[in-house]
Amino acid sequence: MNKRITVLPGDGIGPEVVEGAIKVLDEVAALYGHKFDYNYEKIGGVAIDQENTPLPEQTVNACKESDGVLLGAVGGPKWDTLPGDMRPETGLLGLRKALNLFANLRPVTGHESLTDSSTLRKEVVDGVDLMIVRELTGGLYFGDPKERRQEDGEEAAVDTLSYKRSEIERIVRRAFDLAKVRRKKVTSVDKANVLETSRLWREVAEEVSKDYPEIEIEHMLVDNAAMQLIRDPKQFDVVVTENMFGDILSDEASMLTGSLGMLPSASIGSGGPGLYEPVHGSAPDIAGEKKANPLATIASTAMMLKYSFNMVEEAEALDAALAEVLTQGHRTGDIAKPEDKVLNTEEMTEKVIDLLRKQVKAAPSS
Ligand SMILES: NC(=O)C1=CN([C@@H]2O[C@H](COP(=O)(O)OP(=O)(O)OC[C@H]3O[C@@H](n4cnc5c(N)ncnc54)[C@H](O)[C@@H]3O)[C@@H](O)[C@H]2O)C=CC1
Ligand SMILES: CC(C)CC(=O)C(=O)O
Ligand SMILES: [Mg+2]
Repeated sequence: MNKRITVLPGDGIGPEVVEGAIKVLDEVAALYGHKFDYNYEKIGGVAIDQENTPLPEQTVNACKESDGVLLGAVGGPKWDTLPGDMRPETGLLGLRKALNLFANLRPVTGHESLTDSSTLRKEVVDGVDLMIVRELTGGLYFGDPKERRQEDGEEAAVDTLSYKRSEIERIVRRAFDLAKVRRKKVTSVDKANVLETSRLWREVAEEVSKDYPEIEIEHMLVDNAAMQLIRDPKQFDVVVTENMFGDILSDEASMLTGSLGMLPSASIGSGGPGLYEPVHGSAPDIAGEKKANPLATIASTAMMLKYSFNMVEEAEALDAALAEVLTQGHRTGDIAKPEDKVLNTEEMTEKVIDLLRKQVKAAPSS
């Protein structure tokens, strides 16, 4: 199969982890006889520096014309003092909106050999397997007005949290559809004791749940959910929540796997190209040092193979190779114990490629 992939390396460790992911995709193409064409475009800080905008029109157009988009990360201290509409992060938000990517899937899958690198107890994290479904194109990050203004004679700032019924319904349906092929439980996370948007969210989630009688629904307030994720993460199957809550809870949940460098994501709309990116940011503290863990980005390409290209066998082989890398004890710094040999980004990528090759060659051809 031929597929066109728009590649947006972005800033900080973005280009480092994307480089690894592309090498892995090249290997998938070679092993399975596919052809992936890559079209590199700019987003974020690098686009601000070169094009004076965090999201050039050419980038949006290229993404729309492709079969899938792979992104590293955006942002960094260099651009932190720019006004809101000129910030790297605004470029990423704009791209998500332009592609109507309202559903952000963030799987949190523990690996047995990594339970030692979590700061949590082994019996708590062993076997963790949950899916955070985050609403991605509405809520506080997009509400209007978002501005500075004068209030009572002094400077004030306002962000707006607003959700339409249709926006809630479509994301909750996605969550229920996913739960159907998982363990048949949806936890809808909100702050309905305080927020009107959350009260609407809860009403709509209840209504949608009537179409899925085989799926259990529970509602949980976000502050409790943050605690329960650490106390007993195995109680969760699919967690559906609004944009900002999902952003925060997924960074928290990443520690169930040992590191933020382990968590992939898929952002999907209704039919157009999906956007695949690690959950982490541009990690300025380690950028340029080849220390970044590339596994989150590589796992994001496995999601691209599955969700955008319907290459299920390829995705499963890649996921199996990623698991085997960990089983064999290969570690970047973020998931290493003091006695482990620490691999750099490139070395870790090579381990994945090597084990992918072995995985595919050992499998009976179908
Ligand atoms: N999707 C995106 O592009 C995102 C961008 N950002 C931006 O990234 C910049 C830095 O934000 P931070 O709050 O520091 O969050 P961050 O996610 O970039 O880093 C948080 C911590 O996790 C570590 N880390 C992250 N990814 C890692 C990896 N692959 N391997 C090893 N360690 C890793 C970092 O070294 C750092 O200590 C900011 O400008 C922020 O706005 C933040 C989150 C998402
Ligand atoms: C726009 C991004 C910087 C927001 C974020 O942290 C994320 O999507 O995970
Ligand atoms: Mg985030």
